[in-house]
Amino acid sequence: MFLCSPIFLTTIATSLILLFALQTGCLKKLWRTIEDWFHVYQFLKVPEHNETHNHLYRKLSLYLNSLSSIEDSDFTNLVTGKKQNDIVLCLSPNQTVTDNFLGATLYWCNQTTGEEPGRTRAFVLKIRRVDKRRILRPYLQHIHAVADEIEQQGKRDLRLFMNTDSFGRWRSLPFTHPSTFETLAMEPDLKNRVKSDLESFLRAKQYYNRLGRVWKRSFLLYGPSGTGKSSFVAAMANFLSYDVYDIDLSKIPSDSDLKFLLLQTTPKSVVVIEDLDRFLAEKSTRVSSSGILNFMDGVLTSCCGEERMMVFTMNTKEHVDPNLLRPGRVDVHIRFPLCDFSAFKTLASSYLGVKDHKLFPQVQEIFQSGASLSPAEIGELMIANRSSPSRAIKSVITALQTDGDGRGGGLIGRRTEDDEMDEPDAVMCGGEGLHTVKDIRKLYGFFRLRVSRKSSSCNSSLPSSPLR
Ligand SMILES: Nc1ncnc2c1ncn2[C@@H]1O[C@H](COP(=O)(O)OP(=O)(O)OP(=O)(O)O)[C@@H](O)[C@H]1O
Ligand SMILES: [Mg+2]
Repeated sequence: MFLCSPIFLTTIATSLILLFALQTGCLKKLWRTIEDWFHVYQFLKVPEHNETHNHLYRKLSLYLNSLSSIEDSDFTNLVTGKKQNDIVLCLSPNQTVTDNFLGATLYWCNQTTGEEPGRTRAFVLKIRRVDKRRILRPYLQHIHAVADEIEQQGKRDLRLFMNTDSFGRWRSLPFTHPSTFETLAMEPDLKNRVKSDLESFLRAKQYYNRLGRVWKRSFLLYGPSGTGKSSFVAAMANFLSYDVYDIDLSKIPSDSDLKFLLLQTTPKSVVVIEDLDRFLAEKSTRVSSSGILNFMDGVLTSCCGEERMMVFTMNTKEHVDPNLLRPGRVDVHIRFPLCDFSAFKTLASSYLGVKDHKLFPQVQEIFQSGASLSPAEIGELMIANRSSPSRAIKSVITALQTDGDGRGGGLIGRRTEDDEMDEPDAVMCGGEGLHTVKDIRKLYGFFRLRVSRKSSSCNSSLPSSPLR
């Protein structure tokens, strides 16, 4: 009789559930669910986007991925870090981690819903109501402090953001471009001036605020193809430890979409528009000139935090309205010339390990006659012949004699009045089996042709960025 009583059956059922929960390691989960029923907890959501990008989300991401409890999780993501051999832990979608603060236990869920491109992300904090009243404010301050510390120590993994579709959303991937000011062949004095300019920018928050100016700095990089403009952007991002936002204007349907994209960029970032001259000349995007001007003036960025670098690259600024590039709109102009002898020596030193060579006087003479090639072209020849420095230098000589005549005559050593900085030097490039500059030009031309074909097929005037 007793065996059939409801009390006995309930007891058995409860015991079985508990046993099952114990066996499957779900007891804690079950307990939490019971607590939830009784509203012991409160849930606080931190969405990735509100109207604009939510900076607290970014900080939380840094903070949560640094928690030691991630290491003890049953399941989490392993991803490459800032350096290529770095492996870091990263929360999986919908994974929950625990944190402890002032005696309270807090649960963070990395909530992910929907599919790309409409996927939404948020961190959801589950906290006991009693703890919330006691610790929430100091806990949030603690998160800010830890995230800032991680950023300052350069532990933050940089990201490259791209607007790859016309949905007005950024897609990102780890930014691991190896270019640094050390690997970039530039005139040493210019390099030092750029570095100190960037360092003083980093310290100038109060100064800009006092002046009532947006804390941003704009650079124009101009010069022929393969002279290191994109590599410079990457070096700048690595130096500042900033993310990179690479804007493809051809993918932006209107001025308001450009605004929206800009509002989503975060502080501590380099915002880049490549080949602006081509875009302005061809007028093949739906963004208007005033949309670009607003962007350059930083009007848009002033409402969502600061600390941004704006970089524009061009092959030439000759046909660009000077008003667009006036001081204040673009702070620093840097010209990237074709190779001269000094840049050649820098490249020979880094690519071939050669500081001096009996063929150097001959090379110098050819450069003095006005011949030149881009640093990318010369670097490529050196890489292809790196097993024999003599052969490499001879191939450069031949290339300068046959392909470089007069190419650099008009550029090298010439400074325009509005240059605020000297011009940088030389470059390099990767690849095997290319022995003449014609081969390289063919390859480079082919690449650019493919890119422009691809672009024109989707109404684009911009090539893809080598940063990618
Ligand atoms: N000054 C330089 N120092 C070192 N490497 C360089 C330099 N300039 C170019 N290179 C090498 O040549 C290749 C092309 O350079 P990069 O893409 O930076 O040129 P670019 O000026 O941006 O060309 P484009 O105008 O076609 O976009 C890169 O792989 C880079 O490594
Ligand atoms: Mg480039």
